[in-house]
Amino acid sequence: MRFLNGLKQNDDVCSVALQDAHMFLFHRLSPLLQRNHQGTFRTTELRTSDVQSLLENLGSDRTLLQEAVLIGCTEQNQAQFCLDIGGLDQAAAEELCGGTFVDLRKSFFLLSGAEAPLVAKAQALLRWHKTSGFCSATGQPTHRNQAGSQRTCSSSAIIYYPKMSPVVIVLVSDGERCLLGRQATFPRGMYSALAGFCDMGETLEETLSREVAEEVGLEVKSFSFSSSQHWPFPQSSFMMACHASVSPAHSQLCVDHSELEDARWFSQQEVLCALQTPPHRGGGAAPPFWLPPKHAVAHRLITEWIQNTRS
Ligand SMILES: NC(=O)C1=CN([C@@H]2O[C@H](COP(=O)(O)OP(=O)(O)OC[C@H]3O[C@@H](n4cnc5c(N)ncnc54)[C@H](OP(=O)(O)O)[C@@H]3O)[C@@H](O)[C@H]2O)C=CC1
Ligand SMILES: [Mg+2]
Repeated sequence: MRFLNGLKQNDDVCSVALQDAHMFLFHRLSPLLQRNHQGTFRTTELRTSDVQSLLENLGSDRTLLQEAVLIGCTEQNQAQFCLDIGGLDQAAAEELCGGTFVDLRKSFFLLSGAEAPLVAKAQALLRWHKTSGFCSATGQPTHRNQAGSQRTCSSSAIIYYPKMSPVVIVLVSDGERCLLGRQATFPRGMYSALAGFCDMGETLEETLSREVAEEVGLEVKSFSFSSSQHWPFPQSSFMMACHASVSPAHSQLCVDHSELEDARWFSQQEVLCALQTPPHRGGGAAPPFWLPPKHAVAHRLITEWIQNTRS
């Protein structure tokens, strides 16, 4: 942690680290993945020298490397950076690297372990740089530090940091059943926990109670915190995941159809069955009811609920 913080605070130290770093390449915000012999996907392991050769082969000069953004470090304190080469030829880059640039949403669910959150973090930072080139107070250009952890207005010296929107996601239960809903934009058949952005000035518990009341017309009696997650879609959100309970005597739903296409109570048996249904990846008929995949914190809430109600 201290090593990483040192790189963020000292441009010279960060420049040295960039000379021999692990690099994650993106093309227009899609990460470069490779399929291995078992048919599973991994990020493509590149070093700074590989990227330098790639840039030369693609007719770009090495200064593009200065746009790399620090995303972490390995256990051996080797810095990890990401770089978007969206201005260069995608097909030529794929051929030279032996990989494919895959849309983030698809990548997120193809990758396993620690790779999915790292790629999501990288894309979120690259996206933030892409959209933060000017100061919103003065209209003047902003300039990044070497690590890419902040941008400073060239005229007013206002410092900007990468931003996320806080979101509360909540799995409501009446003791026997859990409440799942779907927005019209969700893939067909997918139901998830209720979620909503925090309004300015709200506490976590105020957002939770308001969202449940607004979306399904229920009054939350109690809640407990479960876990949190950075969620890159469609923009960076900080998801705070909670369980909540409502009184079984007051579990009649009044769904706000401007927010949710549908919301329903589901039994343990229905949820268990859906947990065993693999996530639908498009193509063919979608199953009538399925749940968000493992990387989503909603999935964690649902599996925790099953464990808690069965124990
Ligand atoms: N990781 C997971 O397991 C899951 C993640 N999610 C994520 O949770 C997030 C929030 O859920 P959702 O139900 O859509 O939220 P809300 O119920 O708050 O509804 C979204 C609406 O809120 C308004 N809004 C207020 N503040 C913001 C903001 N900062 N950014 C964008 N819109 C804002 C917008 O309305 P208007 O444009 O009318 O102002 C938007 O259409 C989504 O990004 C979704 O991807 C959801 C479920 C599962
Ligand atoms: Mg919502």
